[in-house]
Amino acid sequence: MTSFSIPTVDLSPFFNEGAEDDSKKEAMEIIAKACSDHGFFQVTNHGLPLSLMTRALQLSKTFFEYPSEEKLKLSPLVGSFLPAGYNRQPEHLDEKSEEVLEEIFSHLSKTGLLMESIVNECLGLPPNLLKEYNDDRSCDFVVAFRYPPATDTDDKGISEHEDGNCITFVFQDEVGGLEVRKDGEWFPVTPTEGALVVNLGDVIQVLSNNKFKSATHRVVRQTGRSRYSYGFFHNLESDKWIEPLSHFTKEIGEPPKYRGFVYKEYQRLRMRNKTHPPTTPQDVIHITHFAIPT
Ligand SMILES: O=C(O)CCC(=O)C(=O)O
Ligand SMILES: [Fe+2]
Repeated sequence: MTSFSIPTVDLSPFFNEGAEDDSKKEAMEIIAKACSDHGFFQVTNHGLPLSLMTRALQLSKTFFEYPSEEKLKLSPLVGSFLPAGYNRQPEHLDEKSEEVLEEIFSHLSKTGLLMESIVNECLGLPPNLLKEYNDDRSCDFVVAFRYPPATDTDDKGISEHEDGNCITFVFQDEVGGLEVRKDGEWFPVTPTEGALVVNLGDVIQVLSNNKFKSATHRVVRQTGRSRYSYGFFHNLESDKWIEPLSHFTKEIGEPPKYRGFVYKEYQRLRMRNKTHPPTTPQDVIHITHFAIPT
């Protein structure tokens, strides 16, 4: 098996007004290459304090270890946009966990905007184009994940997929199991304390007319231990129209690789994949559903 590690980029120059342009340029080159190769990289000094990441993972472990009957009392809110999960916590955890989630959200929504502006620049788009296009942060969300240990017959955590949103951040505990596909092979994303894994989603792939890739990834459950992780989804408002930007089509004489669609139509199809799983993997709806045949 070939070895490959996703690149790690230090974001501190972007938080430091006086930073040399060279250090930003170097970081952007690595990010641009990762985005056009496979859509996956890691960042450090990203604005989310290590102490908060550690606290959040610990809190998640405590919560998920509660007996199911406790957790089941806390059913999802009716009509909630998200498909499932525990929307509320046991009372004595409630305040603490809400506070931690809010803190994570507040840090990562800033990092999301920063990353969006970096992607904007890496794509060579006019300044703030993505920010102005995607100007509603109310659709962003955080999810806490728990993956039980693999059994003899089942090690599936999350099967192979691409994220539908714009940009995803993940931080994971030391157990491991997140894998990325590159050139048809699966590579582990080795846990690095304090690092945030970044992957691009389908929205960026469509807007950039495939210049940047929506990362194909999965989670394989490990033996002996549960794995905990958090995901932050820098998302897009459901009514937004998505189509390849003219910068990557008309202006450079390239045909669009996707037809335009309203984001909620894609969200509905993706939700259907979950609620009515197709019997064969080929029938699962991916972004290719909107691809224009060549
Ligand atoms: O838990 C992880 O590491 C990744 C989760 C993921 O890929 C997703 O929710 O889309
Ligand atoms: Fe994902």
